[in-house]
Amino acid sequence: APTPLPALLDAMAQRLTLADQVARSKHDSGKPVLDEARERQVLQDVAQAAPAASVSPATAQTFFAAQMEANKLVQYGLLQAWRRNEQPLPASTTDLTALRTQLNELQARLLGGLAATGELRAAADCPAQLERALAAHLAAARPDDLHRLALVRALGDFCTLPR
Ligand SMILES: C=C(O[C@@H]1C=C(C(=O)O)C=C[C@H]1O)C(=O)O
Repeated sequence: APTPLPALLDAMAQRLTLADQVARSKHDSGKPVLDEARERQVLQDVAQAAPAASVSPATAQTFFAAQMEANKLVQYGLLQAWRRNEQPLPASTTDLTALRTQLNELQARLLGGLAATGELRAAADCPAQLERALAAHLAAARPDDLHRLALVRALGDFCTLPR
């Protein structure tokens, strides 16, 4: 069977790409990166959706908390680079509500990927399999250093996440 890791890594990376536009919207609005109420809402949503995807609510919450930490890492990094004029602002702006809809739309794919990797995570060679899949993802997607580090943060303690 093909490993479910590439699809999960792609969905995680896509979520982190949306962070660029979220950061741009916060740059323009002056809103803080951290929105605790929104994070609580995301965690409540994923806990509710998890059982239907065969993922335990606690595991879904741990995983999505890591996705949100990684998302903020990208936002803080970009806002700093823009303040220092080290990088140009992205051309287009999308409002935060529309971006949150796009983030929500990735939720099912992420939960599905989490469910599909349940067996793999429990395997003794999980770290080796993850390393191979991550190397292949990075070679194909070529993220910059900030997004690469954020993806590593988003994985967190992936192989020790219970089902
Ligand atoms: C992406 C946002 O920024 C932060 C990251 C979040 C996320 O990754 O879902 C949620 C809330 C914020 O703390 C946002 O405000 O929507």
